[in-house]
Amino acid sequence: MMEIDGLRKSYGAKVALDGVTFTVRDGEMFGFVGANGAGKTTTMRIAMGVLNADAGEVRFGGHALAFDDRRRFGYMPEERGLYPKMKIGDQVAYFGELHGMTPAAAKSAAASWLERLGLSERAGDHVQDLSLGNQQRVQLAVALVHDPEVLILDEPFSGLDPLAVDTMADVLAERNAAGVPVIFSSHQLDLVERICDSVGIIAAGKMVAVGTVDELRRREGHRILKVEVADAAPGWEQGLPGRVVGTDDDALLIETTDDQAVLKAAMNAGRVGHFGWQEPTLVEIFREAVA
Ligand SMILES: Nc1ncnc2c1ncn2[C@@H]1O[C@H](COP(=O)(O)OP(=O)(O)OP(=O)(O)O)[C@@H](O)[C@H]1O
Repeated sequence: MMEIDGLRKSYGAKVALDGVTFTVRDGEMFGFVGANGAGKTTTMRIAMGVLNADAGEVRFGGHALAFDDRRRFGYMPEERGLYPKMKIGDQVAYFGELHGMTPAAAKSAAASWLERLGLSERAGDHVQDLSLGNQQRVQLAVALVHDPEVLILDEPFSGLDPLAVDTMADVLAERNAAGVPVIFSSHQLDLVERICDSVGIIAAGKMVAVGTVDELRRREGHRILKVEVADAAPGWEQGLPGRVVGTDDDALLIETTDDQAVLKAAMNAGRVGHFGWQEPTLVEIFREAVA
């Protein structure tokens, strides 16, 4: 389990983190989202131990993060960190050795990850000769080669084509199923909603929401009903306790807290073809949380 507890960090006068707290359990996929400059990279660098916090603590398995823990973490930094002129097979194996693997074990793990990520035929190519998406796959192989106990990935999905996104998501889910906590940042909220167990939303250095997507949905203040009434006279919705915020095909989207009053009015107006709460998407939850 990774515990991020009360992190504070300033760069000169700029406050980047202002008390960031969240927990990622073993086998949990945690999506870390926030606007540009909200503090995701700073948090992940501190969690990885490559940047010191001004205050607060990161705990791993119940103890304060120690230097040695970093060897058991897999990290994909935002700025990436590959050697452009090194062959990718050698490079992945080299990073395995840096994490304490024997040369033979590192070579074998590198070959198997390159195979898994569809890059085995490119093992002899230099990083600089690969497309950006393939470089990103190599970066993932580097993060995974030493069979890490934690994965911390800064925007691992950015710039990937849909098939590469699926491969990346499958690999992360496999590691998750093996009990590895995975923390990744992303601006692709539909993807985060689809694959994450829980989500943390950060705005201006503060966590403004943390929980499962369902928990965040329940917490959301404005609830929208989708109501379709066949053959209703125009204007039937006037005088309802709530506000019409849009339409969806023939249905009205009504923001309200009194679903029973809306249901009664709808039944009086005609045949109710559809009546139910509209589930907000993560994009809507995000907009609400950072507003
Ligand atoms: N080395 C630095 N020196 C000064 N300010 C910095 C430095 N690194 C980050 N910042 C500032 O700290 C804040 C948080 O930045 P950070 O990179 O953590 O955000 P982010 O959420 O990862 O953004 P993005 O989504 O754009 O990657 C921003 O205002 C940024 O400008």
